[in-house]
Amino acid sequence: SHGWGYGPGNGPDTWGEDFPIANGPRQSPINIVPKDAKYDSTLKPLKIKYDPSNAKGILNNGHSFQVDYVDDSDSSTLTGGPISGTYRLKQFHFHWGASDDRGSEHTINGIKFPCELHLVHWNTKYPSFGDAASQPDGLAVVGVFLKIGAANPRLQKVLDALDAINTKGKQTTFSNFDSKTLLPGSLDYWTYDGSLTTPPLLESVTWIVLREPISVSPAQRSASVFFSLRPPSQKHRAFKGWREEYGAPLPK
Ligand SMILES: COc1cccc(N2C=Cc3cc(S(N)(=O)=O)sc3S2(=O)=O)c1
Ligand SMILES: [Zn+2]
Repeated sequence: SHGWGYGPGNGPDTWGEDFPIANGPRQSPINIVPKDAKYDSTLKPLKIKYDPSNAKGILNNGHSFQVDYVDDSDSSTLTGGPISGTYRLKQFHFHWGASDDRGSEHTINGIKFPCELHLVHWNTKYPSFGDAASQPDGLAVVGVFLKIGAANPRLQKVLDALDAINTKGKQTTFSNFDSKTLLPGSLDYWTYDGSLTTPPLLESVTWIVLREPISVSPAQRSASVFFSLRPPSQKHRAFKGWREEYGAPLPK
């Protein structure tokens, strides 16, 4: 059967067929309405410590590109904020749209951003990421909105690596990258208990969505979209999901 994606035949409205949890009680993404958010004085500041040497590789998983981290020690961790205990950085990835007016998964007052960065962490009270991913307090994902503005030099290193992973399943080494440089100046956040935003949609995520966006230039945004629309090479069926996702015709 064709896999899930974002097209008319396999998009979010159809995911419930293969993943019934899609109709569960704590599904993400959600629309954030800042004026309805409740201030919680018991929440602590976020504490983020990332070791650039833990960056391992960059992978094209067919729905996004993700930078994977070595997570066999507590050298890249998230603590504080709404969570208790220590969560280790596993990977970060992006959600892009085909145009500047859409792409993010969470919205603020109904507004979509052109892109959203997700930094995925898992609770070290469980033996592994795979175990944590199925626990209600297993994962913590920091979401960062990207808005169109000045070029973001810290992002450029990630975008420059895309040419090397231009078909689904390709990966290449990606080392010595400080993902902390992708974060905005303020770590003010909204938080809620939710889920993975794509299949398997597991309801194991404590969402921590930063209020301050980071910037990306129009050229940088389209570089990533172009990456997603590149015609598949002969041997690979690439970007089926992406082509459908963006709905844009493939370049001639
Ligand atoms: C055993 O569970 C597993 C095993 C391997 C990968 C995954 N994942 C799938 C989707 C997914 C979606 C995420 S998002 N957009 O909410 O940040 S994070 C994430 S994942 O955890 O990498 C889950
Ligand atoms: Zn994501």
